[in-house]
Amino acid sequence: MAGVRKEDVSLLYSPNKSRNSSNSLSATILEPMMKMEGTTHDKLEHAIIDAEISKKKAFEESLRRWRAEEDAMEAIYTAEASKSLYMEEIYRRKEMEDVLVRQGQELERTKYQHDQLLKELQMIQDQKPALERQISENFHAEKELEEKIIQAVELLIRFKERRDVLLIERDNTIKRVHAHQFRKSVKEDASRLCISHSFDFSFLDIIEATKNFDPSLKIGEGRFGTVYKGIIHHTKIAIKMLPSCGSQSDSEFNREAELLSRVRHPNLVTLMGTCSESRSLIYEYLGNGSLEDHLAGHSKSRALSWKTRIRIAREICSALVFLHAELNCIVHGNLRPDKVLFDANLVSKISDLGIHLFVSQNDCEKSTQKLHIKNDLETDIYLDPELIEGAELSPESDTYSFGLVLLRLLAARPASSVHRDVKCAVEAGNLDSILDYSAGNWPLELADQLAHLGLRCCEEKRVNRPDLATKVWPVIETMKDMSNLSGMDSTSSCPDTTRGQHRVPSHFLCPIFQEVMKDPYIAADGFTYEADAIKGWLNSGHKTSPMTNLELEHLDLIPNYALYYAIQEWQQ
Ligand SMILES: Nc1ncnc2c1ncn2[C@@H]1O[C@H](COP(=O)(O)OP(=O)(O)OP(=O)(O)O)[C@@H](O)[C@H]1O
Repeated sequence: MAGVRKEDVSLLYSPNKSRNSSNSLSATILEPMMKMEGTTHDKLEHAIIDAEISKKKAFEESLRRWRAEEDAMEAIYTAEASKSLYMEEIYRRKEMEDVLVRQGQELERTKYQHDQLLKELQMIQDQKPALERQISENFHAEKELEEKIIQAVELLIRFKERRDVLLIERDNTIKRVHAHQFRKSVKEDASRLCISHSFDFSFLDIIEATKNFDPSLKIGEGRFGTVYKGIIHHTKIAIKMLPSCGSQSDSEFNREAELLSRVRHPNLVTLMGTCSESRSLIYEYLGNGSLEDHLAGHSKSRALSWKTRIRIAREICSALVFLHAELNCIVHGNLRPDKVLFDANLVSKISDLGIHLFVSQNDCEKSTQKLHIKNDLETDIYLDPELIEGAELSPESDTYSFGLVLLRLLAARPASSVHRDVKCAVEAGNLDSILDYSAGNWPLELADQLAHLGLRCCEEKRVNRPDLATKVWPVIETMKDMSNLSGMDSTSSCPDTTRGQHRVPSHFLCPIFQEVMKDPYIAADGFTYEADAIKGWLNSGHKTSPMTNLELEHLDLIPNYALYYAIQEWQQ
């Protein structure tokens, strides 16, 4: 492109510019030529055209050259781009080479590890037979150990069984010792409370006391005789006239009476004396009805509350444990709710103790026929089934009767069905459906305990019945404590010994008249009596205490003002 300027190329491509330049060219070159040489117009034009063509050719040449230069430039650019691509390619290749080197190293490492693993595998394979030998040895050792463990467990079980037997034996021994101690202490406690001699009354005394057997004084008639109430030496008494057809000799009668008069307990009706002439037994009088009267609703007073019932259960149990104490124990043999009588303070006492000692079965049958008294099936329900089958009377016979009494205290059911009904209710888990709610709202835990205790006592077989002293008494004691702790009491039942709305404190009652004292006097024995009662006692020639039967130190009586005012205040 040397010699061709860009302006010239642009002139050729701009028509206006070229026309102007051709105009200037005609003015500057052609006109002087026409003037000077005088050549024709056509020749000039041809020359101009040739010049124009030459110029055009020169221009096209310049254009080609310019284009070639452009192409060269483009080629240079392309070459440079290629170079940069090439450089990038080299860089990438280098990177790839690095990666390849690294992968090669990795491969080397993996190969090395693989070789190592192969070596280890080889070693393990070499050790395999030894390990298999060891496993089999261990397996046998394990078997042996298992057998030894089984033997040891069996030995342990045998030892445990032996230990349990020994524990039971130890417990039984402890219980026997406790029972013995308990019975001894019960006996001692009870004996301390009681006098040990009874009176021997004459037949005249009996006639006088019963106003010659006034029918209005007759309380009732049982299989073993007729019972009258009366007053002897200003003391209310109940006289049981035994069958006159009895086969017992006077000495036998007196011996049995002497024996029974020594049996004293706060929850046994006291045998105060006897009359051998008329074969009668004189008991303390209990005028507050029997447990049967209260349970059957025959009593005028309100129903017994559940708390009172638990106390009664405890009192009866206490008397039975006392009776059964010692080897030649006394068995009641005829315990039923109508044999449990109440004193003025609603303290329960078992009556008719040892009556079978006075009357033989023959005498009884004769008496029953004579008195036209039929054996009541309802009362026989309380009899020990083994006794009915001919076994001897035993303490377990009383346990059976006591169990039924417990069930009667709990459930409003007749004696004939109470055992079956309570058992069904306990098994069905609906004991509350048969509870006697006239006793108030029984705490279910206590009711449940009482039901179970009653049912256990009523087991058919004697061997299955619990021992009263060691098994029953502790449960009843706990129940008593629970009932004392319990804030709940019957809502329907009021205190049992009531006069109007108030309980009569026991020390307000005269021990002789069993009535609230109007004029209390203290005697030399320390007891307070109603003036008339104690004066009558002393005036009739007695020099002994009506309570203890011991000789009084003096016969003076001192008014008990403190008690008098207390009674006055209570009455108001
Ligand atoms: N010490 C007593 N004080 C008050 N009442 C008594 C006393 N002893 C017995 N009775 C009452 O005398 C009645 C006759 O009692 P008894 O024991 O002779 O016969 P039973 O209990 O009816 O039947 P059985 O003796 O034939 O089993 C009964 O109502 C009884 O409550």
